[in-house]
Amino acid sequence: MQISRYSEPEFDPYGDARETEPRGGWLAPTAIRPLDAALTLPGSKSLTNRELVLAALADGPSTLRAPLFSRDSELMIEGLRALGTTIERIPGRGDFGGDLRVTPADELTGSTTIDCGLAGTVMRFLPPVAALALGPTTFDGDEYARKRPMAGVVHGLQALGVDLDDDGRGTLPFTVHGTGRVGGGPLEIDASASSQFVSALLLSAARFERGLDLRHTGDRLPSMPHIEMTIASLAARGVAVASPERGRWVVSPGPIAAIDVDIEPDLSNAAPFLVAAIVAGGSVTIGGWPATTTQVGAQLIELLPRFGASVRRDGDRLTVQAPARPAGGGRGIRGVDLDLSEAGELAPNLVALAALADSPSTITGIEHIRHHETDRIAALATELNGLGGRVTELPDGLRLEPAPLHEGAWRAYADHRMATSGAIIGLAVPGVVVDDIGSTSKTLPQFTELWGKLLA
Ligand SMILES: O=C(O)C1=C[C@@H](OP(=O)(O)O)[C@@H](O)[C@H](O)C1
Ligand SMILES: C=C(OP(=O)(O)O)C(=O)O
Repeated sequence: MQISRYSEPEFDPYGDARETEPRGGWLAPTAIRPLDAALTLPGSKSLTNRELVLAALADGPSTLRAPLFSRDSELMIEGLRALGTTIERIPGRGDFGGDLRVTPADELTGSTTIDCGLAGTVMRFLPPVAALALGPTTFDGDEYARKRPMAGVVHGLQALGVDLDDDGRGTLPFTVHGTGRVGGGPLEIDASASSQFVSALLLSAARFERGLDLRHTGDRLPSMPHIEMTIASLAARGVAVASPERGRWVVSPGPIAAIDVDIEPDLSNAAPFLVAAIVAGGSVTIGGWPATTTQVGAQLIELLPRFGASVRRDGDRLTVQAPARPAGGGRGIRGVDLDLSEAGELAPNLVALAALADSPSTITGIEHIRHHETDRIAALATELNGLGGRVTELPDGLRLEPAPLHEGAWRAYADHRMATSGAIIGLAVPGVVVDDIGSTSKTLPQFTELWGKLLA
């Protein structure tokens, strides 16, 4: 399977958006004047897909207000439906497709297959749910999804006594032979490849007979804010997660409350738009910015000033203003020395920004992003160097020296954040052609439309 499109407003991840992909790729528009744009963005992928899972496991119906409608959320919806959950799209106040009403099944049922696409949240969060369903559930996804690490979930469930048949590979495809119950109890996993292993087990843990006492055994744990987001989403539904020490989480068995939730806009998807202001000059405002949030995208408020930008909050509006252009030439973008271990999701867009800086940058702490939608460290180095960049791969990051970039092809590797990074470079460098801009439908099907508004 290799399908990376989601056609809005159709509710079908296999839509025919491929035909709308410009032949030969998408010519990234170059900014010809400073920006002055205000945008609002669709819902957060991470929040939408957590709330869908929790709503399906809850003790009554829940409404998700203004959720994300994209390939990743559609795959999650279809997966939960396959297990017996009723999910209806209903009118809502959001601008991006309405709300979702989720009614849990009386009893989750397997005897089905689930397509995970390339969605980490689907391939990691749903196997524990399938273990709670009666009957076998086979999981598979895009070709590259079979390369993404799954060991924490696969071996974790097996250690809990779940019959999971993975032919010993520990990756997709595999079958969970659900019996309708999971014993739970103490469990050790190594989550150094992905925080999603921890989130996956915590999301279902309250439904395990003995709950879960989960311990991470690896020497590092990436994307900690995403684990905090899981804990906060559970807390809002009455499930307490105790953390008696770093790298250990304890969940008691009990009900998951049905609640109605507002899904915040996706702050990680705000990154390319905010970065655009710094590259093109001028300012970009994102509306609906939450006052408090567990999203890692909130770190942009501290990260972007490191590059020389200024950031202003005015109620729920967040504005990024470009640095002044130096009289002697250059963009005024400062190189950075950043550890992005908490915010690996933001790395591709920030690396693109660093590639346009006037001084060198080192971005580290992101070995785990080699296991995202593609090996993002290798992909960024290859694509930037293909345009004349001076980028060196490090085991856990990238070193970038300033270099004039030239026109050329930019491969997205079916990775939405590689595609948006190509768009960022194209703002400054005429003639950058992104081969698969449709990959942005993974989390933001409206990307090209919003990018057009940004530059209008
Ligand atoms: O739980 C989540 O919603 C996510 C966790 C992170 O995964 P990793 O820990 O694998 O980086 C993040 O990068 C991903 O985009 C979304
Ligand atoms: C790593 C990402 O996605 P996934 O949820 O598929 O892991 C991402 O969106 O940057």
